[in-house]
Amino acid sequence: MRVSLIQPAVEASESADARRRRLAEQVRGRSGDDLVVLPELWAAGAWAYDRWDQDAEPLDGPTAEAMSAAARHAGTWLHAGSIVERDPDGTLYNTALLFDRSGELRGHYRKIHRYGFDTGEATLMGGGRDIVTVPADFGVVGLAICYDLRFPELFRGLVDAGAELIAVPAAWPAARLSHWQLLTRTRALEEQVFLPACCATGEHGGMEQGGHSTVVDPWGTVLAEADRHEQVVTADVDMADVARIRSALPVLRDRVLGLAATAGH
Ligand SMILES: NC(=O)CCC(=O)C(=O)O
Repeated sequence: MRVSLIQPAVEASESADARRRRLAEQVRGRSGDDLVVLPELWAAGAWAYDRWDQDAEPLDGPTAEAMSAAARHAGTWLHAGSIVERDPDGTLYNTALLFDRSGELRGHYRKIHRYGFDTGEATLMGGGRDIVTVPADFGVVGLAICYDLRFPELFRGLVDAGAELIAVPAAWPAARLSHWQLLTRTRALEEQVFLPACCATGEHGGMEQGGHSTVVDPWGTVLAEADRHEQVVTADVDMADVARIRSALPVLRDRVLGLAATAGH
């Protein structure tokens, strides 16, 4: 199957509407792909805290509408990155959306680990509580977002729920590019999953985003990696590699659970 990551520049000079039109057009051109992934909060801007309230939308808002139509047009599964979702009770969430080839929304995931250390996302948004996997026609997709990469227990939970591919939209800062490259490879290797991770590039809200969107295989090998510029990166992946590698190197089988901690003396 073919996976593509669309890595756009997300900058304050472009409105959410204009970016939505631009990315919808790009997705419409991706016929032949089986899965397309977009970055985190690309419409509003992941670091544009001052715009989140005005650009917040319901699950079936303008981003979902445009992305559903684009997925249907291209005939591809589309991980539409994430939106600033406004729940009917008024709470904002950083919510990932996964559409199937017919444009039907098949899963959504509210980011569990909010970035900001008591500022920004951590105070402006609510946190999700649910681990989400979606059966696709090529395998089981697990959902996680950006800062979640630093929390291995979420990824293990996704694997326990059946995930064979974990898609990660992000707006990772350029200043911590080495963490991005290390964590994407580590999560793919330890969970023995394909891990397409799509990051934005460009600068807004005083943050330079790192690009370097990547597709990593269950052996920890980088199959494709972008540089810092706007681009689409594509990788051909064989989903049967997941079972092959899990059987050849059975670390998931060899886990020892329920260990007790003993204090030394
Ligand atoms: N948008 C994010 O989740 C940023 C995460 C980040 O900057 C980091 O983990 O470092």
